[in-house]
Amino acid sequence: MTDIAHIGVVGGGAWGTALACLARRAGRKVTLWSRDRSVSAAIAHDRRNEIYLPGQSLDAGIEAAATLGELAACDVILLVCPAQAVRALARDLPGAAPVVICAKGIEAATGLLMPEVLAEVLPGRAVAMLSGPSFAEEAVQGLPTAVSIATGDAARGRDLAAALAAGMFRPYWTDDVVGVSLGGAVKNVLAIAAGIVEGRGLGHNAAAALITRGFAEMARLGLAMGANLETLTGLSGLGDLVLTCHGPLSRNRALGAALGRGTTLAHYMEGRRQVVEGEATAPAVLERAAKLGIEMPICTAVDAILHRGADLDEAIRALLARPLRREGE
Ligand SMILES: NC(=O)C1=CN([C@@H]2O[C@H](COP(=O)(O)OP(=O)(O)OC[C@H]3O[C@@H](n4cnc5c(N)ncnc54)[C@H](O)[C@@H]3O)[C@@H](O)[C@H]2O)C=CC1
Ligand SMILES: O=C(CO)COP(=O)(O)O
Repeated sequence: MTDIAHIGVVGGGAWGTALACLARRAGRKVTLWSRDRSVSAAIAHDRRNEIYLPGQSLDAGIEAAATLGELAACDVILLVCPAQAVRALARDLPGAAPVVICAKGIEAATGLLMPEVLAEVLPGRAVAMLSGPSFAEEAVQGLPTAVSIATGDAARGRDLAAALAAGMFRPYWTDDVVGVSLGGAVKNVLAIAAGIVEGRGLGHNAAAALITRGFAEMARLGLAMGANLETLTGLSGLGDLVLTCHGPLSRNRALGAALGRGTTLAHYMEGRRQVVEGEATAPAVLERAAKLGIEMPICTAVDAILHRGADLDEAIRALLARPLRREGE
């Protein structure tokens, strides 16, 4: 039995709202903080989040916190904000409860994985990573969803899984923190590429090749960073890659599809409130890979298209013109 009775959720976006609902279904007391107080108030009082989860009715009993300080008594805090906001928010987290990071990305300014950022900001604090194939819209509707929770302490991982599991939501636990953190970050960059394949009308063969060769890039970097292959082929790696590259609900894939149809990045992002993690993470992945001498041609092409003005068709031609090689080399 878990002694995690009270869960704090930091972030009132799509995933924070969905996780708050899932935690309620698991029987926990839930307090949610959002930087936009009208969002947390609507979640708590109207059981709606029309900005981030339009049209969904939410679970009863989620309490809204006006300040982060109100989460001080929580047994666990779920940190569910964009990856680039994790450092600033972590600095203000109250109490000493374990922090479960639910953001998928790499910090652009430092190249650090999310748990590495937490270790800098809150040294000594217990940290876990939650990641996996989990569109918020489906999870909140009660459709079957499985994720990974990674923490160095297996007993804590089991307790966290037990505290969140309910009905259709099934967390697994692992001690491979690097693998779970990296898979979720890299898949967002690859999902942009998958969107480009769709938006450009490159076909199903190309989409399958993209996922397969994209996974090879994720695995090369992950193994060099010390991740386990079974994590990279698991829910948070290959599982989430397949979901995000195919799923029409993906915001990363939607950005890629728009680029593929000729929209510019600036035009696409104008006025958009929802996060598209792969955009900031693409250069950070490459920086990390370069330090380890790892080649990531698809991620490199995505970064060049996003941030270096590369011509999309030229980037696709260059990928296909790379020297032929033995598969698995
Ligand atoms: N939406 C989904 O289906 C899933 C999302 N995730 C991950 O969860 C993280 C959060 O994603 P979503 O909730 O979907 O994003 P979202 O775009 O729906 O909402 C982002 C939330 O973060 C807040 N926010 C943005 N910048 C902030 C800042 N500087 N300080 C404080 N709060 C800030 C926004 O106000 C909003 O409440 C991302 O890393 C995403 O990759 C993970 C699994 C599923
Ligand atoms: O991470 C996700 C599903 O697992 C959500 O993907 P997007 O951020 O691309 O919408």
